Amino acid sequence: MSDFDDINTRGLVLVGCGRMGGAMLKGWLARGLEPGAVTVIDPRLAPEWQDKGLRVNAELPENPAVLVLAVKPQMMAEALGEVPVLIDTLVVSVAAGTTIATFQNSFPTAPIVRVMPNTPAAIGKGISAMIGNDKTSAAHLDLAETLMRAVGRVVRLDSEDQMDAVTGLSGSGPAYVFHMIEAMAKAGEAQGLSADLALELARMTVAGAGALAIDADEDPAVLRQNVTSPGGTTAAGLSVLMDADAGLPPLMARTVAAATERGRELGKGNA
Ligand SMILES: NC(=O)C1=CN([C@@H]2O[C@H](COP(=O)(O)OP(=O)(O)OC[C@H]3O[C@@H](n4cnc5c(N)ncnc54)[C@H](OP(=O)(O)O)[C@@H]3O)[C@@H](O)[C@H]2O)C=CC1
Ligand SMILES: O=C(O)[C@@H]1CCC=N1
Repeated sequence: MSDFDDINTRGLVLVGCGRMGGAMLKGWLARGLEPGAVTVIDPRLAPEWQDKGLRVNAELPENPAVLVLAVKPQMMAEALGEVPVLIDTLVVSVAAGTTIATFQNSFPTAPIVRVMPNTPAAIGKGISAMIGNDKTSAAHLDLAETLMRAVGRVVRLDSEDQMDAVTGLSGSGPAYVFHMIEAMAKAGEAQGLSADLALELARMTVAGAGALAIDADEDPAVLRQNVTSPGGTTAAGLSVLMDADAGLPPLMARTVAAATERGRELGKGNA
């Protein structure tokens, strides 16, 4: 008995199997989704997916349990045009910006869950936020949560209005952290370390700090203080990083605001 029993019987359709769709599919297959139950619709599917026993660009099952939409928001209208009428299928979208109302135009009677995952889902360490429309029952939300829990943690939102900010924080957030690794490595090089050594130190520092932030009982602020000896090296570094005008807080605020605003624009159909 697996969490995926109903899906394995009725099928799951994944429209768009790129970076995010592929990351989720990897996690689902690792946790009991049967390849033969998955119909992948993607005109230019990456070669790594060709010999996995998936139904690739095949006719859709008549009444799949779930339809997952993972194409770019700009391609969504075209992708929706290719999906036939659904009978009793849960529609799950992971697209940034695209609102539930947009999907309701295509599927007026369907339960629809809008989800914002992130790419650490590929290794089961994603975080997804989700919210359903008024056609979603508790069972539909549980099904969507089961899918997303297979690739990481899940939070449920109170309002769809929160989704663009979620996208600007955790949907896009892995990119900010990867850039921080790049920036830390470059900064280490500037202090005389070799490129390889600096990258290894930066990568493991971010990975270790992230793991500690999850495992420890203390807040990140306390963990930060634990590193910071009075008059020591960290205090010297943080005096630059935590500067109220030119440090990370105002920069991160602008970063997340820009990403959030872009989500809102995508929701209005601005390419
Ligand atoms: N990447 C991320 O970190 C995250 C992405 N998302 C959301 O996930 C969605 C997908 O993003 P991402 O995976 O990065 O994008 P990708 O471009 O990597 O993947 C989208 C895939 O869909 C394919 N495609 C395009 N048109 C169609 C169509 N009509 N029918 C079926 N497949 C189609 C694309 O093919 P081709 O390349 O040939 O166009 C591509 O393989 C977006 O809506 C994004 O907002 C959400 C959270 C995080
Ligand atoms: O950049 C994007 O638009 C997508 C949504 C969140 C992460 N990637």
